[in-house]
Amino acid sequence: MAEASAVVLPPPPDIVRCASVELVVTDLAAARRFWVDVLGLVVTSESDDVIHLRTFEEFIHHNLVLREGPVAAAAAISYRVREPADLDRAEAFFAALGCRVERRPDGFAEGFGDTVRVEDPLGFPLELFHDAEHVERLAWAYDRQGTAPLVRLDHVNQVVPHVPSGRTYLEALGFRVTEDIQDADGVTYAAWLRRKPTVHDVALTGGDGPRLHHVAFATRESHHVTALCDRLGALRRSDCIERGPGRHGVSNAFYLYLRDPDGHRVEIYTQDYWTGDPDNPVVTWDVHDNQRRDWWGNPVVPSWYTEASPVLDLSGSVRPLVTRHEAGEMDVTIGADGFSYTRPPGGSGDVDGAEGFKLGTQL
Ligand SMILES: O=S(=O)(O)c1ccc(O)c(O)c1
Ligand SMILES: [Fe+2]
Repeated sequence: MAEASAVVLPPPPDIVRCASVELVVTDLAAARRFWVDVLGLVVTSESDDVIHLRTFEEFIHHNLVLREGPVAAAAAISYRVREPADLDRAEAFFAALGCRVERRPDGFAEGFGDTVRVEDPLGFPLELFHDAEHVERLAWAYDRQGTAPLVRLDHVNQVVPHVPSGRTYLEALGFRVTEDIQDADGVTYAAWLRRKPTVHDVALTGGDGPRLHHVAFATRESHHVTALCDRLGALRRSDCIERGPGRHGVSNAFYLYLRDPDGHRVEIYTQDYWTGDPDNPVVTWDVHDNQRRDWWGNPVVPSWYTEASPVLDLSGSVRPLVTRHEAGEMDVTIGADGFSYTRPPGGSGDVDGAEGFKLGTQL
């Protein structure tokens, strides 16, 4: 497969937004209880082995496909393109990169039309579509919206061994970086890239990959996030909370991470910021900045760095992982990720007086 920076590429498809994710789950009924009964996603259609779900502001057929299968994995990460001709552009673009490409005029999933699926240069099952069945938009259906209405799919986060080459490929595909995490030696640990005018449609997290780290759904208000935590407690499901609630440094969003019955990670996310101006400044965080991933207080638990969902190739087989060779963030993070700076007893109390940092294993 060719490097995006090494070939003269035809024009990329015009990607509008990240629109849907297809997850394979090993117990569809258990998954339905989590994604529908607990999180409140709307069922557009369902059968014995597949459920198509959407968020409340969505008007196309689905934002999430749950398909029952033997191995929990991500089967497709779907982006909507601006016009049907963008599918031709997609075929040519990814063929020029030497990627495996398949096109189905009737779509791979119910409710979507002509669709291109690609094993992209990062090893992810990328889906591009334009035509989609319109369904009822429930943005005003406040009588149906529960504790924390999930109103749209916001982004996906992908684990990749080498973030800079992932960034190069995605920039060739028309994405733009909004934030990243680096160290003084120029190692990039993570990057956030957008098509829609918010912080990201896709993030790249350095690690063994390809793996899907999470899919994020937006709710309207930060109080919806804490109300969901209260609901999980009442349902005796608080054990599905992995990280948060808290305020991110990167993106400035309020967040909560949950794990579904198969371990697929979902982020509930709200209130990031506008990035649509052409001169939107990139925000770069130092990997040793304790407030980069949590602005005020929650540690990043080790599982958040180490665990993620495998992805499938276009034949439905699990992609083997490529090992990351650069430093891992959990290994180099001096501070305890969001804990306050350790200040000397009786010291002046300012950050400059801080003596060292708490290690991630210290409370
Ligand atoms: O943990 S980070 O603040 O880096 C972060 C920022 C935005 C996200 O969507 C995310 O998953 C994680
Ligand atoms: Fe996220």
